[in-house]
Amino acid sequence: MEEVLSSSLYTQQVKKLYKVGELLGLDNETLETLSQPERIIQVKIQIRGSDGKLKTFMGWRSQHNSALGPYKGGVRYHPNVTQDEVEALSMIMTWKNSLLLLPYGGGKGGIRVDPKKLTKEELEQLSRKFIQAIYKYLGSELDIPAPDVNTDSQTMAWYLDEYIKITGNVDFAVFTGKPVELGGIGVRLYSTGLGVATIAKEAANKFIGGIEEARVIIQGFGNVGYYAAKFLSDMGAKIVGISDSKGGVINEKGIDVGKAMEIKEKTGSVTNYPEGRKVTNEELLISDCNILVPAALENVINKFNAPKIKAKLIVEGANGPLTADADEIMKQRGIVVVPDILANAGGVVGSYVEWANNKMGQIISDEEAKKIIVDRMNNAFNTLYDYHQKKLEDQDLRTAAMALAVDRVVRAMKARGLL
Ligand SMILES: NC(=O)C1=CN([C@@H]2O[C@H](COP(=O)(O)OP(=O)(O)OC[C@H]3O[C@@H](n4cnc5c(N)ncnc54)[C@H](O)[C@@H]3O)[C@@H](O)[C@H]2O)C=CC1
Ligand SMILES: O=C(O)CCC(=O)C(=O)O
Repeated sequence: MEEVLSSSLYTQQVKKLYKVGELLGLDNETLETLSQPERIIQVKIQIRGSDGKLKTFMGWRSQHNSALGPYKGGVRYHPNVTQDEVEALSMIMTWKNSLLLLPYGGGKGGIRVDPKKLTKEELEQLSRKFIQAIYKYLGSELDIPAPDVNTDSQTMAWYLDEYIKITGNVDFAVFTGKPVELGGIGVRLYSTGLGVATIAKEAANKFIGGIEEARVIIQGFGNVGYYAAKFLSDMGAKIVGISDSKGGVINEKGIDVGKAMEIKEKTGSVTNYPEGRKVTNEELLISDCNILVPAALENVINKFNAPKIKAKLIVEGANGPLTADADEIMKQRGIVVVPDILANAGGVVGSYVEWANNKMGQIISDEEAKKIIVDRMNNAFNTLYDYHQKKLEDQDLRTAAMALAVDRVVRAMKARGLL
């Protein structure tokens, strides 16, 4: 296990990049450039706790690549955030935005903090201080943050208010995932989960005979996991396993997603769901199902548990849930993996709709926004599927998706004279 933990998300991503680079015939100079973020901002954030004591946290914003447009990507609050992780996540954003043909480069931010240990007032202070520290590097044409793990529309509202106070620039498009009263769109809240379900349905049709009655296990019951479960359930799939950081529950007869959320809200965990058997997250991942959706954190499927996975299709709700070794094992075992840069891209597509709406001063209906997201996800899936079939059938879907994405970034860099 130590090997997995020491093999960081960044190392995993660089491995995947070099594999694709070889297929595309990219030289070492290009690959080295693509491995490094263009800018990484590290800040010390200090807040006065409600107990009167000074509390210190480290935060980062990594701006990986801007060849295709302003940096775009979320900010996470988590006790395990590191510079390395944020750099890797910003690289993933570059490929994701490129694959979905969005006018964005890739960025990501994070603060090393356990938000469960802070009061709401402390979280607000922390969020405002983060913006005070990095505002010079943000802008609706420069870098556009959004929610990620443990951040939400309230976090974006604090960010926006602080940004406007400091700069005097009343530009609501600097952040996405905002409350609707502040230029947000209702759909952004669930757009990542909607995208995961949309892609799972397409992939299920192509690879495992359809989504109806497919038995699905979802790790993580936050923004991505909950909405993915809800939409998959609406599509006729049977959710047989769910989990959160405290553990999970398996019920072969099917889990009522709405009831599970009520229980999580009331008791703090889905493990208190009354019907079914309690499992650890490790057991959950290797339990029997047709589709597995890891929607929590990275590197959870690695060379130790990959040989035991029972699903025939894995749809990556989280960023980087499979290590490079796990990818190889899945390929050998004939298990299809739909990569994060496609599967969870509904979030950033939703953000794009919000940003464009703010930029144009328009009001889009939820129905229109939803249609744009679903259509773009379906188009991206079909483009990838055809490209995989025609050009890279002997490779996995991630390699094909990254090949499309990296190629677009390299062509943009060449056109701009950056390579
Ligand atoms: N929020 C968004 O729009 C997007 C999020 N993502 C990715 O999806 C993943 C989840 O993000 P969100 O749902 O936004 O976060 P969240 O903070 O809303 O939920 C995270 C969930 O994972 C659970 N969790 C945490 N540690 C765990 C562990 N060790 N084992 C099992 N479960 C654990 C939490 O209890 C919670 O249910 C992350 O990888 C994130 O980067 C990707 C695209 C967009
Ligand atoms: O909505 C966004 O800008 C980015 C969401 C995100 O962080 C992700 O796709 O991983």
